[in-house]
Amino acid sequence: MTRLSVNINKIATLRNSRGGNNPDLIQVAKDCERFGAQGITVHPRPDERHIRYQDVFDLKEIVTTEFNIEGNCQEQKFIDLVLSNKPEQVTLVPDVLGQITSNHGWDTIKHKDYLKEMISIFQLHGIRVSIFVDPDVKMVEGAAETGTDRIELYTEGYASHYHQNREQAISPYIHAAQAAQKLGLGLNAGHDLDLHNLQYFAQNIPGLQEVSIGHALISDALYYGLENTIQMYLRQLAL
Ligand SMILES: CC(=O)[C@@H](O)[C@H](O)COP(=O)(O)O
Ligand SMILES: NCC(=O)COP(=O)(O)O
Repeated sequence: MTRLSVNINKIATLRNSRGGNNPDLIQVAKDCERFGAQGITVHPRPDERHIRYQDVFDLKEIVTTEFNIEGNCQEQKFIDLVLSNKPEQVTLVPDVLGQITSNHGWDTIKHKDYLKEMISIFQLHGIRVSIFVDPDVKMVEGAAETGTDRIELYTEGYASHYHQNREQAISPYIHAAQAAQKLGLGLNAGHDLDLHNLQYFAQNIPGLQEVSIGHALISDALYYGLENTIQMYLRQLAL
């Protein structure tokens, strides 16, 4: 079964646009879980343009499913935030400062020693580690050498080519997932997954344990409501 973790960054974006507490991020996280989400994902960025560091502390108090914190471990503030909150999972993403959104995975060969060191810090504190990688078998093989528990496949390439040719779009992801399985790595995926492309992805990727979805899901909720939307995404994963 593939689990759905709802990324609530965009709720924080909306809240921050007026400086108050509407929508209430904490209530939304509780409601996502009540409506069936099997995890809550946040990706705090150094400029705190959506998730603030304090949000992570507040969420840690109330999340009862899997709490997944994504971000860049090159920031000491991020490492401290994760170690103070001890989520079930940390996902390491190689963002650069000022990036609009995540747009690439780790070069697991070039950064092997650095990743090994970072991963062991989090694992020593009992936190499962996932690292964000492009669907490239070489990068998956490199990931296996870092000691990470899981990888998260960066799915933007799949999502953007899905409507042109879905067989072709998914092909590198199948190879990457097969390599991960062979090497004993757990498998997550995310970025730009939506109601159109999710089912085909989940049905064709072997060993897919979790997807984290934010932008499209929160956008769909404007039309369908949050409860219906989460149920719709869960159905795509169950079909
Ligand atoms: C790693 C990943 O793909 C997501 O966490 C994505 O980066 C969401 O971040 P933003 O909401 O800042 O775009
Ligand atoms: N890890 C991916 C994620 O959390 C959400 O990405 P998106 O659905 O906002 O593109």
